[in-house]
Amino acid sequence: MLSEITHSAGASTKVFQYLDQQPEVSTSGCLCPENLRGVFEFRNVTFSYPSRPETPALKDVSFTLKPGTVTAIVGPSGGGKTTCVALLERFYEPQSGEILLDGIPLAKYKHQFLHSKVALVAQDPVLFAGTVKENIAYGLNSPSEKQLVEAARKAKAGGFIERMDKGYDTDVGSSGAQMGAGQKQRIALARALSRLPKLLILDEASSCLDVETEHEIQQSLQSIPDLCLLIIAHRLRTVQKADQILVLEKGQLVESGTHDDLVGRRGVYLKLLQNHD
Ligand SMILES: Nc1ncnc2c1ncn2[C@@H]1O[C@H](COP(=O)(O)OP(=O)(O)OP(=O)(O)O)[C@@H](O)[C@H]1O
Repeated sequence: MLSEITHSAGASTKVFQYLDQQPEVSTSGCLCPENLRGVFEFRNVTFSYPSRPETPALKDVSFTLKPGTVTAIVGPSGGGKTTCVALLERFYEPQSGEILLDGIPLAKYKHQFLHSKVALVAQDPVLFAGTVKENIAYGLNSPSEKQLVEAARKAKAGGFIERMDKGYDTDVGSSGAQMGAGQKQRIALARALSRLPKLLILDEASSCLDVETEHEIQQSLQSIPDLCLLIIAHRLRTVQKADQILVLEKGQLVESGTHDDLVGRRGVYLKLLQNHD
């Protein structure tokens, strides 16, 4: 009994320490513009994680993500791909350089506003116990049925959802246990799209899908007007048609261009391709 009390006291101290933590980034930004073009830019960004201040995870990285285009970030493990996402999501602030949205630093935008404009579909997305509809609508303020169905169709999830007996009211099970991995990914994609983001980041999001579905989803996403698509690619098959491919190695942007440009350069990208085969 005594040990349980001590254990609980220890746990509650941790909870309060957690609640007392100051966020690592400033959340005082207040911009919520009605019209956003949706141009994201890394300008000479250098960043080290707080636990490794001497080792930059990104060094002087610059690139632009334009609306209506597809960018893929590739590179060897530890190159800095995931770090770019963490900075775009404002989990951290760069030590030098800037990340801009329509020419204005991300920090100037209201946190919630920015989070509604930047959507991430992780490699192994999480579903919550509840219905398909609740999972797609998660975090939205009274979305319409039409909005959810449209997002599901764009994510190529409409077909399998509508074929299930209870359709959008189907229970996904605890952590989505009743759904296949590919179905979970498409529901997570629908959830991301239902927020009408300007930037959609796919962290290898199509890895559980067959080639045909993957292709259909890419086409569907590319048909969304002005959506900026960023693919964090651990495999290279899906990136060859991207408008630009950024190659990150040891935190530096060592090459960028189209697939053909980079193959012609016979550098890091070509080596990655050859090792991939
Ligand atoms: N939370 C963290 N704390 C400290 N260092 C980290 C953290 N996350 C990543 N790093 C380091 O930052 C560098 C870049 O890592 P990052 O995860 O961005 O690479 P990546 O290209 O996404 O790799 P992978 O393809 O393996 O996912 C690596 O040296 C990594 O060890």
